[in-house]
Amino acid sequence: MRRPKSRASRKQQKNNEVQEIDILKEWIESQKPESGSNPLALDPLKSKSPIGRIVDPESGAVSFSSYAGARKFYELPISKRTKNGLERGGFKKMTDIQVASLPHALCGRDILGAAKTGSGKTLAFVIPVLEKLHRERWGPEDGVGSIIISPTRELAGQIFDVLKTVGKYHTFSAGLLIGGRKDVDVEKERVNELNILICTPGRLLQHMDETPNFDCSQLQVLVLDEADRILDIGFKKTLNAIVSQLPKHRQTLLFSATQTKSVQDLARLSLKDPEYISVHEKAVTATPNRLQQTAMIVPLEQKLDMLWSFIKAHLRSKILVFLSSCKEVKFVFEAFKKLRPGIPLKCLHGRMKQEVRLGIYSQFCESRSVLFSTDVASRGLDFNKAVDWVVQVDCPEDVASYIHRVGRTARYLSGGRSILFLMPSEMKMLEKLQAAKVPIQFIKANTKRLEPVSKLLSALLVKYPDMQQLAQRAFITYLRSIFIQKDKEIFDVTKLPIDDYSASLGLPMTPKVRFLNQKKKSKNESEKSTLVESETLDMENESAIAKEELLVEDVKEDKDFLLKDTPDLGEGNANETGDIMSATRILKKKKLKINVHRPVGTRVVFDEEGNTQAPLAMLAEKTSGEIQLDQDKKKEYYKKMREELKQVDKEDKLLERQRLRENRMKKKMKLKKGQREDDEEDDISGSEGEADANKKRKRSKIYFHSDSEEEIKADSISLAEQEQLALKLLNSMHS
Ligand SMILES: Nc1ncnc2c1ncn2[C@@H]1O[C@H](COP(=O)(O)OP(=O)(O)OP(=O)(O)O)[C@@H](O)[C@H]1O
Repeated sequence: MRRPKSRASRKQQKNNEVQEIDILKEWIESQKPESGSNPLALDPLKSKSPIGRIVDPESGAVSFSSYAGARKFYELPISKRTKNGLERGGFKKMTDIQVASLPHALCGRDILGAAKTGSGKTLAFVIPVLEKLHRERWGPEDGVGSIIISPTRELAGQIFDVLKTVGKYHTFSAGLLIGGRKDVDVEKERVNELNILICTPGRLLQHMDETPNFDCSQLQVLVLDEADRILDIGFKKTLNAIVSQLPKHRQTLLFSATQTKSVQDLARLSLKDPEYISVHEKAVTATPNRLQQTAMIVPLEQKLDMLWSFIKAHLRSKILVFLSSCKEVKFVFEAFKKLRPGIPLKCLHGRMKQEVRLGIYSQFCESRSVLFSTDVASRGLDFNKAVDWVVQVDCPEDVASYIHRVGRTARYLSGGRSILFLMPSEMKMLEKLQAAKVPIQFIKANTKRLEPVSKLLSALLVKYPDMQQLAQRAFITYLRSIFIQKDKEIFDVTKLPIDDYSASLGLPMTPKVRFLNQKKKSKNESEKSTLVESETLDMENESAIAKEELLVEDVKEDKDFLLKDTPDLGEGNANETGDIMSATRILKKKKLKINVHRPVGTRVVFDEEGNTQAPLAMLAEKTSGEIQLDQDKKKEYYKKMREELKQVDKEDKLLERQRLRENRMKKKMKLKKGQREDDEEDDISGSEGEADANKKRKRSKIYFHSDSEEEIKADSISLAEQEQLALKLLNSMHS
């Protein structure tokens, strides 16, 4: 058992620490690397040269060792606590990105760091975070000192683990704030006591919005891991809202394997003269050297056969398989599981519960198995024991996405292999990869060793009716994922052999897909007319909406795309119900789309060519490529709009009043005419008493509506009064 430290020894420790911090500050300041320099290009320190504070024994002069050329962690101006943590994690020598970025980051500069996957970027930001707070002597009462944002929960969890290892001997409190966990209320109670937050963007914003007294005003360091992903359109609004609540005076560190240099993005984050550190910019390849990459042509209808054969041929490997949608992952996982390939199977996608996701992730880290996944596992994840194979069954959306997917293997010093299935229509992707310095070898598939699974799948679908639905959904969502891709050079849904594809999933009939039919229809029409351009615009619009939906809902309502005659393979008269249901879904979808396009109260402005524009776009001025909006012009525009609206409102009200008056007059005239006839009738037939009763009955049905919508019963006023009222109304109409 460790003996509790005495007060004196605690005091001594504190003094030592204060002394250490003073030395570190002096060291950092005196040996700052030149801004814009690349420490990787400097010669390493000589092996026996003194490190840190050096006192000349003769003159007593004090100097410090240069840390810009450091190759080992102990040569850096970092605290003993961090050094101990690094040692505990087994980290001694720095990787290239660490050598290049740590000297700049330690002296407080903003960093824009790019390095290949698996090259150690996590430590490149975790160390500066710990050191900054240590030097500032950050304590529990100081609140949030650093925020590290990651695009996925699993990655956030992984960063948290690294922080726990390296920061083990520090006293900071750190918290993992990720969505999907139920304990948000517990988090709310504790979040204000945390010094380092590791979070996903959504959960951070939730705390900013909902947690009382949540305070980031003292923030020292902001980190964006997988920065290009966090800065892209999917997180744009969330990130902007987060950044607007952070102090501008802070250090910002951005890291990714595929980095952004977009000035607009950097402006959003208010980076101050960032250091651009791209250690592998001049490298011959964009991917790790130990990664062997291959691609081969696999027609859509053979993809599952090929995947099945591949798995059967690699039963002793750890394989990560990428598919494009949750529903595909679900179907392939469930179907292959039932077919028992002889290796454990797992699946991971964004629609799984958080606890399950984390469980699967750690199981896959530990054991030999096949993990079917969407792109949720494509970035940043460092599976403990090396992944042997990354198989991309569905083509990635772009080169960056490819690089991140294959980056799950061949990490740090280990090797790895990857294979990409490309359909004949996707061959352009190969060119793009080669142009982006991805050394990918094209191989021919050995079809002799292909083990077809389609027949097995058909039998499976008959045996398990639930699987039919899964297969249909997988079918629809795959087509939809192709449909919404931006790069139409590679992804062309019309070129897909959809009947063969449907059969390859074991489906007895091809489900009809609304968006495909629409596209065909509009194509035919466009052939007749020359309105090709407007059709393309429509398609882009559709695809943008579909993508938005896919991002938000993760293909939640694929059923909406099933047409009325979707084959229903269930029992009994389910077909009939299915028909009705899908019809209502189509209607619902149409309605929803109106809302998706145009939230209530938005105004659509068209330019001279009839294209829609943002309402203020016409006011903007374009100077040297940047769009600028004059604030005065904007105010004036809004004022004018308000006045216009008021005027239109007035006119509308006037018109409505007139319409009501006219209606009333018509009714009155009718009434008058009716009464005259009544009187005549009365004169001709019946007794006096009967005539009176009749009059009363008829009159009691009549209601007048005043402008103020009050109701006046007709039989409460006399005929003479009614006539007088009618006259008055007539006069007022003409006046
Ligand atoms: N200096 C080091 N010495 C030894 N191992 C290291 C060092 N730095 C990082 N590693 C190990 O290398 C692996 C990859 O590191 P990390 O996850 O930080 O890579 P990354 O560059 O962030 O990858 P990605 O781009 O995929 O997110 C991890 O297992 C990590 O523990």
